[in-house]
Amino acid sequence: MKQILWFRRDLRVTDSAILANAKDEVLPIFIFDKNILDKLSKDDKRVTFIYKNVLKLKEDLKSIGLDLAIFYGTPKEVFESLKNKGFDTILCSVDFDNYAKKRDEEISKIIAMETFTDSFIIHPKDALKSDKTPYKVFTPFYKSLSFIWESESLVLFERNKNLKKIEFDYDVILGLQDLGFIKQKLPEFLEKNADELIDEFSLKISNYQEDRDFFYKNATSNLAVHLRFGLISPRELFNKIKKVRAIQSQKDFYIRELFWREFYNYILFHFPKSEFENLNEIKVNWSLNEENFQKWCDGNTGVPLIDAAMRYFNLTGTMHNRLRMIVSSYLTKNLLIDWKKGEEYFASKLLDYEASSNIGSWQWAASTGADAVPYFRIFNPYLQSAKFDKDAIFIKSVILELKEVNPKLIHTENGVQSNLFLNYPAQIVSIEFSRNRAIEEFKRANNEKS
Ligand SMILES: Cc1cc2nc3c(=O)[nH]c(=O)nc-3n(C[C@H](O)[C@H](O)[C@H](O)COP(=O)(O)OP(=O)(O)OC[C@H]3O[C@@H](n4cnc5c(N)ncnc54)[C@H](O)[C@@H]3O)c2cc1C
Repeated sequence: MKQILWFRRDLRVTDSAILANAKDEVLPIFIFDKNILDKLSKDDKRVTFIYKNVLKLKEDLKSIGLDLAIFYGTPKEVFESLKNKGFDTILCSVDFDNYAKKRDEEISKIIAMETFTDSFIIHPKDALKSDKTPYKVFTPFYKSLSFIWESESLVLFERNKNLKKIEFDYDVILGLQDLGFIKQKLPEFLEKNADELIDEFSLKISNYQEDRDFFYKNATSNLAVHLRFGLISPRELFNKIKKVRAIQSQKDFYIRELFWREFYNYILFHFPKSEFENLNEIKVNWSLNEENFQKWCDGNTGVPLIDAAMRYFNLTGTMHNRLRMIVSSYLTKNLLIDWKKGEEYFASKLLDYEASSNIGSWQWAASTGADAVPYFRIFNPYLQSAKFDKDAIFIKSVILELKEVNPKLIHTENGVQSNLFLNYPAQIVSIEFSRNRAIEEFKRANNEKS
C-alpha cells in the first residue's frame, strides 16, 4: 500500500491519527497552499510561525525514519502531479470550514481521501440530544460529555512504527522569501514549545479562574496558537493538565474552556451557514459606516481601552480573551457594525485564528449565535477597564501618550479628551446613546422574527 500523509493543521508526530492509521509505504507532505497564501499580506506573522514549525516537523519525522516533502502551489496542482505515481489514498485530519470542505471535495476526486478527527476531542456527530438534533447551548452540550472530561486521561494515537519512507526528492526546501513573505518578529511566547508553555501555566493554573480576566496579567495558558496548528493535540493537552499538581476545581475550569473550542467546532459542523449568516436568523439593520469601522480597526475610536486593544492586536497578532469580548461588543453594538466585518478583520491577523472559534465567538458577541450574550447586556468599555485594568497598566503600555494620565480619567467617558494638552482622538460615538440605539435595533429585529 502507498499512502500520502497530508499534514495540515496537525504539525506533530505524537498522538497523530494519520501516523497511527498509515500502513506500509508513505509520503508525508505539507503544502504551502497558494489559494490561502495569495490572500495574505507579505508581513503575515502566521506564515513565519508555520514555516518554522513545518521545518521542525520535517526534523521530527526524520528522527522516526520518515521525512517531509514540502510543496508550494495549490493542493489541486500538487495532487494532480502525484496522481499517476500509484498512491492508494491520502490520509489527513478533517476541517469543517467552507474553504476546507470544498478543497477536500475537489482533492478526493483526484486521489481517494481518508479523514480523521484529529484537531478536536470529539467528532460533532458523536454528541446529539436524545431527539438526535444538535445542541445549541453550551452547558447541556458540555454536561453530555461528562464521560470524557471526568476521565483521568484520554487514549492517544500510537504511531505505526513499521512505516517505510517512499523514495522522493525531499531536499527541495523553499525559503520564506520564495513564498513571497518577510520573516516577522513573533511574540515571545511563540518561541516556546507547548510543553514549556504547559510548565509555565502549571505554576499559575491555581489562580486561573480568578485571574484570567485581568488582561494586564499573563494569567492564561497562551496555548491557542499551538492548538491551532496542532503542535499539541487537544487530547495530549487534556492529559497533561489532568496530571498537573494544582487545585482540582481550577483544572476543571480550564478543561471546560477547552470544550468551548469543541463547542464552536460542533456548531460550525452542524450549522455550516453560520459562517455567513446570523445563526438565529434575525435581520439586523447594520450600520454601513466605513469610517467608523476603519477607526475601530486602527484603534482610533477615542475609547482608550478599545484603542489599546486594537493597536496591540495590530502590532502583535494577539489579543486577550476579555479584550476580544469587549472590542467585538463595541463593534457590533456601540457601532452597530456587522460581526462579519470584525470576524474578517480578526481572521486577517489573529495568530490563533481558527474559523469555528472565531465565527462562533463573533456571533456570541453580536447576540446572533449559539448561546450568545443577550442583546441588552452590552459591555461598557470604561467600566471594564476600571474593573480589569484599574491602574491602566495595559492601556498605558500601548498608548504611550497616556502614560502620565491619572487612570481615573482613562476610565471616564471623555476623560482623556478633557485634557487639552493631549492629542487623543475624540470619541466616535457616545456610549449611552449607542447602547440605547443597539438595544432598540435588536429589540426590533428579534420581535420581527418571532
Ligand atoms: C471575538 C472573539 C474571537 C475569538 N477568536 C478565536 C480564534 O480565532 N481562535 C481561538 O482559538 N480562540 C478564539 N477566541 C477565544 C479566546 O479568546 C482564545 O482562545 C484565547 O484568548 C486564547 O488564549 P489562551 O490560549 O491563553 O486561552 P486560555 O484562557 O488559556 O484558554 C485555554 C484554551 O481554551 C480554548 N478557549 C478558551 N476560550 C474559548 C472560546 N471562547 N472559544 C473557543 N475556545 C476557547 C482555547 O483553545 C484556549 O487556548 C475568540 C474569542 C472572541 C471573544
